Amino acid sequence: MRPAGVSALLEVDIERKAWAASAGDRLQVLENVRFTLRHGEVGVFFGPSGCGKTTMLRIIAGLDPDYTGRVVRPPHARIGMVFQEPRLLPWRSVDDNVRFVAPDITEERLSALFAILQLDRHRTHFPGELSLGLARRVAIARAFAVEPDILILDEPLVSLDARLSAHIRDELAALVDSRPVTTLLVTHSLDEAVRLGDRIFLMSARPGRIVSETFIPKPRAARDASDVAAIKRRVEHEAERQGSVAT
Ligand SMILES: Nc1ncnc2c1ncn2[C@@H]1O[C@H](COP(=O)(O)OP(=O)(O)OP(=O)(O)O)[C@@H](O)[C@H]1O
Repeated sequence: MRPAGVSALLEVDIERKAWAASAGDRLQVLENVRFTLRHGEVGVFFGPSGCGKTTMLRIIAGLDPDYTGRVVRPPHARIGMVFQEPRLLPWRSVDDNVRFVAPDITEERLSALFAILQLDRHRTHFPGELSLGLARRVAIARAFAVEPDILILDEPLVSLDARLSAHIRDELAALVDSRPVTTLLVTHSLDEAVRLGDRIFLMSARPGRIVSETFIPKPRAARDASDVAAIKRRVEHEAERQGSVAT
């Protein structure tokens, strides 16, 4: 287990990120995005469409080095990612999609993952045979299979119906609580944010920056409906105050 201390922190300080736009212009996307997550904390990012959330996640994952600032990940951190599109290998079964990224995974651990995500009956199926909800679960299984130190979830429940998304949200909470992993979650659902997050970061319109941070001290599993409603009101109030509308 990683000892507590500075090395377990994820420290993000993105001073500037711009994309090349048409006619040689630069589109300023992120500005002074600064935050820290401790080992095992779930940070949720909530902000208007186009404010740079996916761009930020890609920088934090190390997929985009073209920015000004610095991201300090725990040394040798393994990263698991789930995108809006499940991005499975179509010619491999569910089982093999997961084994492909985690060849050393034990059968016991794989079975446990599939059990939590209710994929047991689908292990031999191919991605083309899966509904979007099932494909998302496989993508989540794959991200957890690598035993990540940092888990990056970019709207993993978007465009699922409310019941299914609530179900997978609870599965995600169970996975995160079964093995602490520093998690960054982007969502447009405030409900998802307050049920899953330890810290909720509100972002401004582009260029995205963090305008407020709400810490939720009560553990996820202990939050009841009235806690969730109260935290939602707090975040909504803060969003109104900051003029940050997450749509
Ligand atoms: N590869 C790229 N080249 C040029 N511009 C880009 C590129 N990727 C993203 N952008 C632009 O950067 C801005 C931020 O995009 P990004 O996807 O990071 O926002 P987002 O907050 O994740 O949006 P959403 O909530 O709608 O998913 C958008 O205006 C987008 O068009």
